[in-house]
Amino acid sequence: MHIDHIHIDNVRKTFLIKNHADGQPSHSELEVLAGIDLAVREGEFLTVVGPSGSGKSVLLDIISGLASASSGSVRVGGELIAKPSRDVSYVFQQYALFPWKTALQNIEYPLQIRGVPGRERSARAWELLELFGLKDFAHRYPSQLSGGMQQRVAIARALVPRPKVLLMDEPFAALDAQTREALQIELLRIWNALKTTVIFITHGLDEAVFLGDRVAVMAARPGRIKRILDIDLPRPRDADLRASNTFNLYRQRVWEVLRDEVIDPSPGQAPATPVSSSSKIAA
Ligand SMILES: Nc1ncnc2c1ncn2[C@@H]1O[C@H](COP(=O)(O)OP(=O)(O)OP(=O)(O)O)[C@@H](O)[C@H]1O
Repeated sequence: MHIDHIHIDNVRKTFLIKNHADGQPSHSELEVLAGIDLAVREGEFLTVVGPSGSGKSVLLDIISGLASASSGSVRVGGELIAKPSRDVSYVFQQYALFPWKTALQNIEYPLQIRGVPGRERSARAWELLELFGLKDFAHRYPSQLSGGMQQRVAIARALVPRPKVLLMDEPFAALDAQTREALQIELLRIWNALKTTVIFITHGLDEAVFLGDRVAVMAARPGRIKRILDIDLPRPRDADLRASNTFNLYRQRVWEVLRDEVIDPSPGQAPATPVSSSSKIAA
């Protein structure tokens, strides 16, 4: 039996926007999320795709507790999320490593601020360096590491506090295609070892299908979940899978749900961003 680990109940988000037209300050409301209901199972890998501006990052910010919902609730393991939680880690597109700290020191940092004693800190950081194949790079600074290695360090740093949930916002978008594919396989291996619940935002349909147990497709702004597709592909998944007919069929299905949101928003609904932004979707 599956247990719901993350429970998102009717989450709405509206931003108040300050305008200064004709020198007259005024306010308008921007509805970004129009009622998100979503349940993520314990240990599940959920990927999220959606047009630019559909509120994917805002949703992740709310799940992490970094931002608050205008209404609705998020629960992780039954606990209401109202502020950043130790159980939830976040990885961004930009690696956001401390440039003055080595890989090892960067990974140790979340444990340091939690007051974990030095020896345990170091042992846990080395465990992750090993898991990510980074042992030989432990004493390098971020500027001495490739983009792929920096992102491995950033993921290791997010995992070192042993979070129950890992949120990832386009973490591989800045990497070249080969590095991205290698990191996808590595991430699956590590996820399988750690059994963390993952929500992973991406613009890549290949990436969404390759990684996910399910793919959630968001509708254009105001964002809502348009459809959730089960990806019933065997695990462990390897590079050969991408060439299979079943893989391409799933990818096509996701694209069919997403296509209308990216190319032809429903009447009366302005495109979330100029049409050129649809090029961000790697169909
Ligand atoms: N702090 C804020 N104040 C006002 N508007 C905001 C704020 N944060 C986000 N927005 C708006 O909310 C909308 C959704 O933004 P968000 O970054 O979540 O989209 P996204 O789906 O992640 O887009 P992309 O795929 O391009 O990263 C955008 O129109 C954005 O301008």
